[in-house]
Amino acid sequence: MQGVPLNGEFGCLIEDVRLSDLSDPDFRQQAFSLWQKHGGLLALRGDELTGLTADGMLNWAEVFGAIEVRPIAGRDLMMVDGTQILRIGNIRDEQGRAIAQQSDVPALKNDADMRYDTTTHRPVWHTDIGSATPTIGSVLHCRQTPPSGGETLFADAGTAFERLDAATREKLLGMEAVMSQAHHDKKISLYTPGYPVLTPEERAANPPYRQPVVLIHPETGKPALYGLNSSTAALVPKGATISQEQLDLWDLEGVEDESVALYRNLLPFVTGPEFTVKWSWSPGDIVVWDNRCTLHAATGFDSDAHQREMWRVTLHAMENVKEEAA
Ligand SMILES: O=C(O)CCC(=O)C(=O)O
Ligand SMILES: [Fe+2]
Repeated sequence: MQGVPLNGEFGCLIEDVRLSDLSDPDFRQQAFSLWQKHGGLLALRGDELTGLTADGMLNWAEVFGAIEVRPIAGRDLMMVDGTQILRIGNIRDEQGRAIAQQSDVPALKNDADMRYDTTTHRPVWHTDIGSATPTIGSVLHCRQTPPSGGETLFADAGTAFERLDAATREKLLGMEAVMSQAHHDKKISLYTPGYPVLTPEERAANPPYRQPVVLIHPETGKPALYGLNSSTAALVPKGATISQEQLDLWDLEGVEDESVALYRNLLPFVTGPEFTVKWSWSPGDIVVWDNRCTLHAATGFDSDAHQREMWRVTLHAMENVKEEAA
């Protein structure tokens, strides 16, 4: 099976996929290999894929890892037919209730805006974490898409790490990222009026957690610039402490230290054109990404004029995060 490369070695598209391919063992195995070989980004396209069912999608997602079964609090209406498929988008039911999760991110004006901007904190480049345990990845399937906007951006955190100079690589191997849900929310709230920032109680219940800045992929053995995304509150030497005050202020209020400088250099680097793919959706498309070696970001669209509906399956939390280079 031959895929169409999306940006050099990063990302691979399989075209003319039929629904029956998705349950074919050979196809599944080859798709998995292409996914791994191309930096953890695989897209499938084919006319028949608009007919994908919830069961079909769950069955396909199992190629890449076990499916996350934790219920998501308060999202019952947003799950497809009581399954573990989360609806994303701006759609509503007959009673006008939101039945999909929607975040207000700006539309991309031009491709140069894919690169992380350290002033606006856009786009919101992230991995789907949610807790101290990173997830393997996610599977996203397009049901409806606006005529423009609503793309998803992907960055190759593995190759980006490889391209850093040896001294920087060495330094990063000795560091860890302090991350917090509060930090991610605070960044989004900068441009989403009314975005629910965590209450002091919720904050206390979701304390900052630590991840290696460089994650060694447990299956490919390849290191990736992992601890670097919208939840990152600070980069510190492994085991170093960080004060609550520093956590609160970092990056957003003009603090300047070495850790800030690293973050400000690295995230725009990883999200530059050399390492990124912009996926413009067609109905039926399925994209699978690996959270351990890619970053991604959603872009906005005219949500007053158009509808977007995506289905997402989250793959199970990974185990045994290795912190040292093999
Ligand atoms: O809607 C999208 O384009 C991506 C949303 C996202 O970040 C996710 O599903 O994890
Ligand atoms: Fe995401």
